[in-house]
Amino acid sequence: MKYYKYIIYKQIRIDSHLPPSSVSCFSVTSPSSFLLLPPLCKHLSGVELVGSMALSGVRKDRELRIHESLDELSTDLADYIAELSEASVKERGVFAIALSGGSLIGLMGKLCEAPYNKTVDWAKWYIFWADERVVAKSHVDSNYKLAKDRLLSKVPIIPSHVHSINDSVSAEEAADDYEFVIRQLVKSRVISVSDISDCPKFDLILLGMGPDGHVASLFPNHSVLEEKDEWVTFITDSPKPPPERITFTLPVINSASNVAIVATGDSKAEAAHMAVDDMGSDLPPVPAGIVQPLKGKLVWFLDKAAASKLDDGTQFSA
Ligand SMILES: O=C1O[C@H](COP(=O)(O)O)[C@@H](O)[C@H](O)[C@H]1O
Repeated sequence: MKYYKYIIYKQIRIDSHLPPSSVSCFSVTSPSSFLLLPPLCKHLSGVELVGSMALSGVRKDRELRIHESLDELSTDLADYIAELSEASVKERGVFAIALSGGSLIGLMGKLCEAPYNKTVDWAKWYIFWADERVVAKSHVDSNYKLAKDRLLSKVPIIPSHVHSINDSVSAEEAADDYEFVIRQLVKSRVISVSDISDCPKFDLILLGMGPDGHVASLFPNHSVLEEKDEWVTFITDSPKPPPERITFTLPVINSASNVAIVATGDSKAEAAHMAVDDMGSDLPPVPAGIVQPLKGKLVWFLDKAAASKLDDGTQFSA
């Protein structure tokens, strides 16, 4: 059975005694059931439906969140990360999060603002990178530098919890070193271990997506997609500069408890379509389309431009 879930963002007025950030979720088993929402809302005290919506949907085993504006997307992304952080700290005492580079970091900017800067338990965060360019940490291409300048320096994260790569060795050594660091932190349970693979189980891996559908530094038609033995591997021929990079492998990404792919803008629309929609067996999926956590949850954060080529894209639009 196909399963649809519609989440109503900001279109429900909540009585003032409830937190203003309250979001109500309704799950239905077909899009037509969505029509039942207005009468349903009449019977919910303090809730009034104030517009047409269907801004978000779950198809198959992933959730799509499509937003009208980058501002809305950023707020939803910050809420999502803050909620996962809270749940993980409650359950495990820590939050092991892996970042990517690129436009994702700017879209996470709301985390540095109220209320998140005060409410998130930053001291419990352990930061990793799903991919990194093998350049000096002070280099403009460094994913670490980007995150440090735009995010990490603005919130009270404990410096020893920030695990960036060794930038003074070759790409191959940097990948080996990074995997070693992760293995130590799996041993000490800062990072969980998957019960179905021998991989680490990050609480959250945040991925951007390039216009070619690459995620982390897993590029289309590259042999790096086949790597099954290593947790962290390297490439020296990235089609997008700089050429030398380290990256989590697909088994590690797919072992995470939660994975989010964040893509915005027209240039990502074709790749989003290829990754999200069923393209038939004759077309190789783009790397983003191979991201499918084995037991974890995958959420796509898209703006309308990036979602514009999805089959049934209108189904998810306001
Ligand atoms: O090179 C990279 O590109 C992707 C996508 O970046 P974006 O600016 O198009 O969002 C990024 O996710 C990855 O971490 C980075 O190394």
